[in-house]
Amino acid sequence: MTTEPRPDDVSAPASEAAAGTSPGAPASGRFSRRAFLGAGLGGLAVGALGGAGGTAWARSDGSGSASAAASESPETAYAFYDQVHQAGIQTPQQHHAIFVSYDLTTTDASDLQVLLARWSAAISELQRGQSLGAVQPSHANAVPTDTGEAADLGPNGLTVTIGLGPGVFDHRFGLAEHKPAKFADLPQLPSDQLEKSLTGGDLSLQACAEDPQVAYHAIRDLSRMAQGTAVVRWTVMGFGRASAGKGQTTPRNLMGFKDGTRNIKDDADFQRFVWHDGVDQAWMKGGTYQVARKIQMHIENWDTDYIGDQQNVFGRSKQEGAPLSGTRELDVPDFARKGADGDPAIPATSHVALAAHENNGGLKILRRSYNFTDGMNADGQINAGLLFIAYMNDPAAFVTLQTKLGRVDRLNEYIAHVGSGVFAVPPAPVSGSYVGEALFR
Ligand SMILES: C=CC1=C(C)c2cc3[nH]c(cc4nc(cc5[nH]c(cc1n2)c(C)c5CCC(=O)O)C(CCC(=O)O)=C4C)c(C)c3C=C
Ligand SMILES: [Fe+2]
Repeated sequence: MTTEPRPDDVSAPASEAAAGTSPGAPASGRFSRRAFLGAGLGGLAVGALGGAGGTAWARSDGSGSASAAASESPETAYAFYDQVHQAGIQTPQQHHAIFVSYDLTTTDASDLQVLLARWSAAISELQRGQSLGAVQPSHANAVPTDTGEAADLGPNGLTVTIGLGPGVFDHRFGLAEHKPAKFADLPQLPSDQLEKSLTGGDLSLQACAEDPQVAYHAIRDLSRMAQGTAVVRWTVMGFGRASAGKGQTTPRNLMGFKDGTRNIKDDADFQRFVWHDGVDQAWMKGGTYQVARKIQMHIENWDTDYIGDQQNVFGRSKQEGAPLSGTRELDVPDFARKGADGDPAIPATSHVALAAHENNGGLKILRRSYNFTDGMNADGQINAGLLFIAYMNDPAAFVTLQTKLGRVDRLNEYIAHVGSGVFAVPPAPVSGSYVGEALFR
């Protein structure tokens, strides 16, 4: 059986995609998304949301095979239901992102089900470029259900990816038997300078889009839906993708280096390192784990470092992005090659020497990171860095790499990991279901 993402059905009318197929009664443990989206919008008729005359669907298959230009069109839309994997992982990386971690304020499993069902229904609409109900209600005294700021913008390749934190499987919801054996809060790792207010969370939303206002609108309206069930714990607004996917040019991080050159790009690597096989927990088949880290950069210090040292920190040249053992960006690093001084051309404590799969028993992770800035801090220093987001089928992959990097990476002089979260990302739901529905059966 293939676990490839299936292409969006470009011929499916929007109204069909919007229609729920299962009964709305919670008795069977299944909730129809029609019922929950309707409930979430104050009983508004859902038919009004999914008119066939809505945004045209651009062809985009989420596999990374769409050309960069095609995936950056404002009309690009990614399907939510009936895909193998949630969008926003293998999807060609968009230019903007907002990452949010939430704490659940309920201890009732059915509240969690309702939230996941309402989020699923809403995300399906948002990814199609639809508003979540009326932007301008017909009654003057009615409160608009959609906040409206993305009404004319188109889908812009929006993807919203839902993750479940380890807390979902604690005593509160009776889901402990569904907890994957490999899933737990990340341990304290070397060099961690984590702030409690930027760490952990029961749920995560990663919204990515080509237009930042589209991503912002999605998070704003999905957070409104969570009122009474979950509250925001920490959030990072990312800009300027700092990783590359298949067919994408390599962007630069805020240290000015090309980032993402040797990222996972091929389907075979996605199968081997990213997608969960469901052997341990069947509900995770086609899912993955998400690790999010807010990494502060000491930019003023970095900006005074001389170029030879900057290049030795990463083990790559700044302009071309070539490994220091070669001349071109795509040259395969030769970690055995010696420089004129007899030392390794790529220093052993450089970032790439420590992180490369050749030096980690073949281990790879998918990086899907963004730059971020929070302006200046109280001392007038630049408050910026990397919203590091990675996907893998075993969180131990991140722990292994970061244990090594945290100990001796030359980059540590210029960065601090201040935020952290790990989340299980279920596969995409089928029509009439919702993300994580299999957990509650
Ligand atoms: C634990 C995993 C990693 C963290 C945390 C991390 C932080 C981090 N990385 C950069 C910049 C670059 N990283 C590059 C390569 C690279 N990084 C990781 C892992 C983590 N990075 C891996 C697995 C790799 C690939 C190594 C290889 O196979 O060669 C690069 C080089 C270009 C590239 O291949 O992407 C840069 C540049 C920053 C700035 C940062 C924290 C702020
Ligand atoms: Fe890195």
